[in-house]
Amino acid sequence: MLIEIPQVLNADELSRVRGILADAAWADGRITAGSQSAQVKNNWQLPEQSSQSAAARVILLEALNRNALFLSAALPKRIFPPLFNRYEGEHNTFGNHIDNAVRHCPVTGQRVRTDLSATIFLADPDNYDGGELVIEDTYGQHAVKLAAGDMVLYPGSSLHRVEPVTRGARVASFFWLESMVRETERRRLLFEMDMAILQLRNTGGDSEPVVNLTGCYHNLLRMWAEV
Ligand SMILES: O=C(O)CCC(=O)C(=O)O
Ligand SMILES: [Fe+2]
Repeated sequence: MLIEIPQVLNADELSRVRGILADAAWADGRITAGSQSAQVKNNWQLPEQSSQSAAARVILLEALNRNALFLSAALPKRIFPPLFNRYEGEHNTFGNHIDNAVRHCPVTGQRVRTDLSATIFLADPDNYDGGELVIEDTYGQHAVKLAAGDMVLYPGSSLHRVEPVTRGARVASFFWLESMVRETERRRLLFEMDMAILQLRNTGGDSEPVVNLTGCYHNLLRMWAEV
């Protein structure tokens, strides 16, 4: 399931992140690629240990941790510290690949199983051409190009690519996360149930059936969650 989450970053956070990245020294994106994806990866990336990465990451993680839609859709257990990339000029594309299943996090020393992949768009889509994130799932291909501050979340098992940027620069943050609920279908069911309960609560308040349904949500989560 592909989920778009609008305005993960507010205007102030977006401008702070952009300010930090404006002075950054970008490196060849192949620094974090496996041998197979290195053959199709042709972008810029911020070294993960750089002070700019660390400063921008804090802003993103704070925004993610207060976003109810993100928390419900992802049910995060471990979030890999967000990375930053840039597609511009001759380094402007990333061909078809599937992300590595397990990533070692140098900051925490932990391993993260990449149940979900995420991109937070940081550049205004009017300022660049191309750069769609094309994600394949069982229903076909989806081209995603979102407003600055918006995010897309998709299963880590998906084949995906970034189309060549032919004008301007596409800047984004990308990361992976391990979910408390490993199976995509279970996670999707829980998300849909949570959203339906929210709608019922907003329209009719906490009636007895709504309380019971909320109990079912938590009991399913209790059955499936690995914490
Ligand atoms: O730039 C993006 O939106 C995705 C980057 C990506 O797929 C990756 O680094 O593995
Ligand atoms: Fe990827």
